[in-house]
Amino acid sequence: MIRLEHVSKVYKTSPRPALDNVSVEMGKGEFVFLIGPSGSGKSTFLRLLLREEVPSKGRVYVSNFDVAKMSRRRVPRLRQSIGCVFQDFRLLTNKTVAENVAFALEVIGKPRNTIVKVVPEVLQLVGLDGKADRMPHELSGGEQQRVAIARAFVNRPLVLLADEPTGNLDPDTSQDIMLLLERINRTGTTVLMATHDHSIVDSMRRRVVELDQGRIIRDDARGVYGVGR
Ligand SMILES: Nc1ncnc2c1ncn2[C@@H]1O[C@H](COP(=O)(O)OP(=O)(O)OP(=O)(O)O)[C@@H](O)[C@H]1O
Repeated sequence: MIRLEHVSKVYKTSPRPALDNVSVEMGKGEFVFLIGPSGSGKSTFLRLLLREEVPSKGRVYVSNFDVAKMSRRRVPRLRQSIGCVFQDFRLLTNKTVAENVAFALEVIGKPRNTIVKVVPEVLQLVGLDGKADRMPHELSGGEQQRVAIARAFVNRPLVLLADEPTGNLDPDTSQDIMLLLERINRTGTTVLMATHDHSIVDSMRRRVVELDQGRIIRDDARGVYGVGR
């Protein structure tokens, strides 16, 4: 589902490569934690998958997209097959919960009758039925992240990328969000989550890919965050 072959990324303004000859493969339906210290290349890895950056060397594949080589015209299609969740939720503050989720479908031209059917379904899936008409500022952080996950998932993406999704949440709320990401993963969606959250990585015992200075230094099938990190 995700494959990097000998990928290096050198930013113009930075002498050291952000990614240095990275090769890795993540299969359909896998749940993978991407860990590593600040500056190790996690965000660069995610940005390459979305074609927000192109590699300096190597190839990037997501599903059947040859991401680095594809024409600009096809990039929206790639991005439609990838859901994204961020630390800071990134909701539209002037839209209700339901409107935030619906908007993700409107921009890709889904018909109204589909939207009115699937938005309540996905809000129920994330445990927000009854809150459809709330504004984001009327929700807790955990609830706002649920809206963001609903929005990322409503189009049933093949891949869900989560960049530090529990970074602004307390431990109990973080656990709830992880249960939700697990549930989404069980539908067959590949989940790739960049995180610094030791306790979550240690409690989930999923695949752990660790970056350090742009290189993969560990890839464990049922890993932990690691001693002393
Ligand atoms: N747009 C950019 N221009 C120049 N250098 C960049 C750019 N983005 C990242 N870098 C550099 O590339 C390296 C990897 O950064 P990246 O953001 O991928 O790390 P990260 O692991 O996501 O860090 P964090 O955990 O702090 O988010 C760092 O040395 C960083 O300074």
